[in-house]
Amino acid sequence: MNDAVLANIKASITTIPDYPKAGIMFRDITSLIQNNQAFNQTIDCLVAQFQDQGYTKVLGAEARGFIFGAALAHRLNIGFIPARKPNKLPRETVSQEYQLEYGTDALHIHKDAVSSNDNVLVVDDLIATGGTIIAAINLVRQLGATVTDAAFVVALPDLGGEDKLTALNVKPFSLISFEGE
Ligand SMILES: O=P(O)(O)OC[C@H]1O[C@H](OP(=O)(O)OP(=O)(O)O)[C@H](O)[C@@H]1O
Ligand SMILES: Nc1ncnc2[nH]cnc12
Repeated sequence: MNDAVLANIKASITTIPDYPKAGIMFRDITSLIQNNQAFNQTIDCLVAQFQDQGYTKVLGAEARGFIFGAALAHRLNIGFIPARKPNKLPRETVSQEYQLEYGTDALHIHKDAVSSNDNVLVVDDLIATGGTIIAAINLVRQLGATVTDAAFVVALPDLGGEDKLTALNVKPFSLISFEGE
């Protein structure tokens, strides 16, 4: 992965201080995805990292994880599982509550979304406290499937999420990070 490409991806993300609450530095990926060069580079980097590794499905966390997860699943030629917020999925689900940097929420997946034969790559735009992606990992593991790796565009290491993943035997990978800034 080329440093100039990663710098371009990072520069395409906008930072909004004090959104949605005082004290949060919000890292906004909408400016990345509206920039076709930066979006293509992001997906190309994720494909280079995760192709030919034996994954059978990609899971993306609602909502921003859908954008990167679905594009990556398409390029890896495997299925995509949307992990959705409550009351969105029409069939029987498993669910998991979690805490966010700025509140609480829950994620659901359909019970037939994965099985014990699946090796699932979990994807989100960003890891902060890790609450969202840990909920997604727990959902996949509840259904007997394997999770060894989690992919993000952005990491916020100051919030400790990556260390929590390592403790769960999941290896975090992120393209860029915002640390102490
Ligand atoms: O590591 P964490 O502390 O869990 O934070 C990261 C999560 O927070 C954001 O989602 P948000 O819940 O704001 O929802 P959205 O994707 O619907 O905007 C982001 O897209 C990640 O999913
Ligand atoms: N600081 C942040 N910026 C963007 N999305 C987030 N999700 C959790 N924390 C966030």
